[in-house]
Formats: sequence, C-alpha cells, structure tokens
Amino acid sequence: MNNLITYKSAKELDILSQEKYLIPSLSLMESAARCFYSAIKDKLINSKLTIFVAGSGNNGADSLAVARMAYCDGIKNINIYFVPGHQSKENKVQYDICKALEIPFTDNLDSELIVDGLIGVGFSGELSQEKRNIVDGINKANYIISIDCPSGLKEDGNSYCVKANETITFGYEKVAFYIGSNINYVGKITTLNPSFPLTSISLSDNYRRISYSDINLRKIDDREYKNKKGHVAIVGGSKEYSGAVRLSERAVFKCGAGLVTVFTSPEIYEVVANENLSPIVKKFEDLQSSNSYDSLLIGPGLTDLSGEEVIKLINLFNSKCVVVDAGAIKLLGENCNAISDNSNIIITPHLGEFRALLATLNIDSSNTLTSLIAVSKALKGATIVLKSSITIIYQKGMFYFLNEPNPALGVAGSGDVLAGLIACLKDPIQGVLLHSLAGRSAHERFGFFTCEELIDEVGRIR
Ligand SMILES: NC(=O)C1=CN([C@@H]2O[C@H](COP(=O)(O)OP(=O)(O)OC[C@H]3O[C@@H](n4cnc5c(N)ncnc54)[C@H](O)[C@@H]3O)[C@@H](O)[C@H]2O)[C@@H](O)CC1
Ligand SMILES: Nc1ncnc2c1ncn2[C@@H]1O[C@H](COP(=O)(O)OP(=O)(O)O)[C@@H](O)[C@H]1O
Repeated sequence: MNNLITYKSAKELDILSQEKYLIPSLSLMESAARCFYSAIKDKLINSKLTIFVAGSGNNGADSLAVARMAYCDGIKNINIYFVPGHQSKENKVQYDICKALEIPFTDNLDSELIVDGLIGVGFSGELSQEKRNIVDGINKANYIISIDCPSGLKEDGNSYCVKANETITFGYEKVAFYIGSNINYVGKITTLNPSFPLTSISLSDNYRRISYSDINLRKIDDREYKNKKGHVAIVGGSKEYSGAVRLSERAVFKCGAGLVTVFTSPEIYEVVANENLSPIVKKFEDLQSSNSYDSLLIGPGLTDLSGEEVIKLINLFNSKCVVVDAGAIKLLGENCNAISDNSNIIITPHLGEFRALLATLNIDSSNTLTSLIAVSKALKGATIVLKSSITIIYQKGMFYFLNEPNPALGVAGSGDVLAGLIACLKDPIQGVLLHSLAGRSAHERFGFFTCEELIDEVGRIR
C-alpha cells in the first residue's frame, strides 16, 4: 500500500520539514528541483525548445529552479513563461537568479515540450479566466510534464486543468489524482522525495493506494472440509435478471467457499435450481435465520423484494458480514433508519447507483470523498466500494484506491462476480483486488471475456 496525501497535507509536510526538522525551504526546493531535473534531463536535451511555465508561488519557483539547473548545465534551448502575481519569497529568489543568468523569458507558449509549474498544491477555488487561457495554451504542446500536479487539478474532480503526459510529484502521490476523471489529466506518475522526512509523519493516515502486492488471501488448509470453508447465503434474482445470482454463486464457489445457498424469486426458482448443480436453492421466504451462514450477499438481479423486506434480511445478519449490491442498494436509501446499529454492511454501488443513493439520502454530490463519508454515516457505518475504472473503498474512516484500468472488466455480470468475492472473503479490499487481478489475467488469456471466463480465472488464482 502506498500513502496518498491531500494538498493540505502536502503543505503541512512542507511546513513540518521546515519547522520541526529545520530543513530550510530553499534547501527543500533545491533538492526537489535537482531530482526533477535529473528525471527530465534527457527530454530537455532532445527537445528543440522547452518552455518552463512558472506561476508566482512555490510551484512556479520549482519551475524556475529547474530551468536554471538546465541552463547552467548547458541546455540553452529553453524559455521561461512567467505569470506574475503575488510572489512567494522563494519565487522571488529563483526569479532573480534566472534574470541574473539572462535566461530568456517569453510571452509565447508555442513549444513541443512544456514544463508546467503554473500552480501546484497551493491551488484552491476555481481558476481565473486568465489562468484558464494559459492552461489552454499549455495544453497545445506535444508533451507536458507537470511539477507536483497538473496545474488546476481540483481535489473534487471537476477540473479545468493542464492535461499532462507526465506528472512528477513530490513526497507522496496526491489523492486528487484518483478523484473523478482527474486521472486522465495526470499522465504517467513518478514520485520523488526531495528529502521530506516521510516516515516521521502521520499526515497521510487516511488515504492509501492499493495494488496486487497487497493481496493476502486466507490460506485454505489441505484438510479443510466444506463446512469449514464458509457458507454464503445469496438473495437475489428475478424473471428479468435470472443470471446475476448464478454468476455470484459460481464466483463464491471459485473463491473457495464450501457451501452456497441461493434464495431466489419463486418465478425463477425452477431455472436456478435445475441449472445449477452445486448450490442449495430456496425461495426468498425460506430465509428465516442467519445461523447456518457466514455471510449474506443481497441484491444481484433483485427486483421483487420491498425495502422493508431487504432491511429485515440485512438485520437478520446484523453481526455478520452483509454485502449489499445492485437491486438492494437502491432500497437502502429510503429505509436507512431501519438498519440496525451493529450492522456490518458493505455496499458495492457503481457510479450511477451511488448518484441515485446520494439523491435519495439528500447528500451533496459535489465532492466524492465527503459524499462517501456522509453515505457511510447514513447507513450506520457501512463500508462503501465505489466501482469504476478506479475503485474507491471507504472503510472505517480510511480511503483505499485501486487504479487498474481494464475495459474487459466492464462486462455484464462483472459486478455480480465482485459482490460474490467480497461476500466469500468477507473483506472488500481483498475482494476488489482478486476481482481486478482475475480480470487482468482473463484479459491476457482471452482478450475480452465473459463473466464465466472471469470466474474460472478467479478459481485459478485463488
Ligand atoms: N510542500 C511541498 O511538497 C514542497 C513544495 N514545493 C512546491 O511548492 C508548491 C506549493 O507551493 P505554494 O504553496 O506556494 O503554492 P502554489 O505555487 O502551488 O500555488 C500558489 C499560487 O497559485 C495561485 N493560485 C492558487 N489558487 C488559484 C486560483 N484558484 N486561481 C488562480 N491562481 C491561483 C496563487 O495565487 C499563487 O500564486 C508545490 O506544489 C511544489 O511544486 C517544492 O518546492 C518542494 C516542497
Ligand atoms: N474500465 C474498467 N477498468 C477497471 N475496472 C472496470 C472497468 N469497467 C468496469 N470495471 C469494474 O467492473 C465491475 C462492473 O460492475 P457493475 O457495473 O456492477 O457491473 P454489472 O452490473 O454488469 O454486474 C466493477 O468492479 C468495476 O470496477
């Protein structure tokens, strides 16, 4: 897992480095610029003309410092595009050095390569029209390398910003990279540490980027019998969506459970019971107690139960793991007050389901992270798995981000598989990672795949 930080924490890290660890600001900046310069030197050498865009804050100061290093290193085909404003102390120092060295300044942004130091983590509010025009000018370049973050990248995701090919960021990756569609503006990410005392801080406790190296599945013992490998109850299915519960059920088995009982609509009972040989199949009304089960998955293909009936079943499992997916998610909003306090719900909405839930709960949707916190609170502390090409898991005050784009996973039933994996593992992070890894592996094996093939891949990996 890698820490991610907010802009506020990035600034606190800067202050902490200076005030607690006595590293002078200009020394941090020199070190940041040196690392940055080494990382881009080859591109500067090979570019006919590079323009360093510099705003008036410390992000601009970094850009000026890198330009100066390049210039002093003999790279003369560079220009500085300076955007005046309220100048930081460090910016004035770097600006004066560049002027003294007679590095050429320009008011023209035409260039194949641009180093973007207009605004970094000091950005707040909205960009002025003047800065939007500069952003538009920067975005015409063939290749853009942003310092710390693309200028104008907002933490709530609705950004008017530089579209970088690369972002070289200091200390930690920024949470903003993974919000909304921001990732499309960040390009390739490199993290450099200019000499921040990273291990001694606890600023970034709430945000993590997870990756396949975090997979840590419970080992199934050679002598485990079926009743020890877990028994998952699945509630779902309707005449319209008869496949969803079956996909979830197969995913649960392939994930290592020993027993699955499917509770489904009387309308499709025969189909589910006759076509699936492994699970026990019953009707909705037969689920009266949670005693025999380790976890509940409710919602795949579900259309025939009322909100009250869904909450009643969720509360029946109140001390156990409950995964609420698809058809059951939309029923939660209107009935959230009836969810018992000691419930242990994991909800798995895609973006559309999440937006609908926000509307029902009357929660402001403008900031993804704060809306996740508000939904969790409204649903008695529920864990939320917000699915998209970047999946965000909000659990007990922590945010986990998985950025493994794979268009092959966007296929009918993929969410039913994921919900099954989470219910079987009783762990949203491990479920999301296993689903994604199986998706990657299935993509390599089959190209675009069906969910049956995805499920087989789960079994191979598990
Ligand atoms: N904290 C750190 O991690 C370190 C920071 N450094 C650099 O310093 C940057 C942070 O510097 P600052 O705190 O001076 O901030 P920035 O330089 O990122 O931003 C401040 C500037 O942006 C302008 N600005 C902010 N919001 C705006 C808006 N809505 N519309 C138009 N203009 C706006 C301000 O007027 C000001 O000129 C980092 O991104 C990084 O590049 C490095 O020098 C190394 C250490
Ligand atoms: N481009 C993509 N990159 C990575 N993961 C994706 C992509 N598209 C979809 N997914 C994943 O596939 C799953 C789709 O779930 P969902 O929308 O509920 O599908 P369904 O309703 O068909 O079961 C989610 O886990 C989502 O994160």
